[in-house]
Amino acid sequence: MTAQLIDGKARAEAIRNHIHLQVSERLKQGKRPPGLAVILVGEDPASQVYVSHKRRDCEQVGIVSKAYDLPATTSQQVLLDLIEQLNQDATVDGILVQLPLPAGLRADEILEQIDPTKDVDGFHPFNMGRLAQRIPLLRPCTPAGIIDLLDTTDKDITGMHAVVVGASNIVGRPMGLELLLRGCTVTTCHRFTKNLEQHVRQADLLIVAVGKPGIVNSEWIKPGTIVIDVGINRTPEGRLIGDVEFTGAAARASHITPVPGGVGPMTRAKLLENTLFACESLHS
Ligand SMILES: Nc1nc2c(c(=O)[nH]1)N[C@@H](CN(C=O)c1ccc(C(=O)N[C@@H](CCC(=O)O)C(=O)O)cc1)CN2
Repeated sequence: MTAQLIDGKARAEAIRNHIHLQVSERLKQGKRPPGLAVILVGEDPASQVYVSHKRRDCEQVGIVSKAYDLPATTSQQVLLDLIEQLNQDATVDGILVQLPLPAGLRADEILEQIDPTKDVDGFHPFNMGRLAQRIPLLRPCTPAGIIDLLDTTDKDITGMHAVVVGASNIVGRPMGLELLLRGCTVTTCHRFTKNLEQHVRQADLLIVAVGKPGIVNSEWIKPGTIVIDVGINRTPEGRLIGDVEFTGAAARASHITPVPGGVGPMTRAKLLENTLFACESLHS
């Protein structure tokens, strides 16, 4: 391996320690703790793991986490009413609906019901629109975490050709907007992209967020490219792997994120940062 490893686990821990100090300072001043409501609908095993990690993170840093675990049969209206109740709750700074939602629920309408100042996932059209207009407020956590990780390297990404593979609302689209903000030339590849290899070969910075192991062949990666792997896939043996074949990519890249321990922990750290920001700057 020639690439430098970008250690998301270590950076996320540093962020959590910093947030813990900031929350302790608030409490010393007699202020209330930040509050995060986490809504989980159904019993998707991966979502259950992610939500339990988020709740544990909150506990570690002194954010009060309120759990709303609802059955998969929950109706659209019940969910909308719960969000409205949390919008009105002055002890709640952030509202998070774990995705994906069970079939039959309309995620767009549910996310739009969240008060934009409590939208700590940054998925509300208001927050996505602000990011698109270069005035970000609450930024989607995974792309914000990736920018943070890039800032820990010795590389200046201004002017780089960034190729984002995947155009989801959670990662690919806001990632493109974040990279534009940082002065990259951005190409977004998606399911209708005709020649993925040709685009990947041109990347100075490659971000892969599809959820399909091997979607990018490591031989396509130009020597010296920064590789950020957002994919989290479980092998039949139960091992976690990314979307990019790690050993081959690490032999070519200048910097690379591992899976696990790269982008995933940063998504959670940025959620805590957004919750503290909402509490301190949007609700005091
Ligand atoms: N409401 C949201 N739903 C979803 C989001 C999101 O940001 N908001 N993103 C993903 C899942 N996700 C957060 O919810 C997430 C996934 C993985 C990790 C993580 O820490 N991964 C670890 C490995 C964890 C494991 O052992 O399984 C790692 O990569 O090191 C954090 C957050 C979809 N839904």
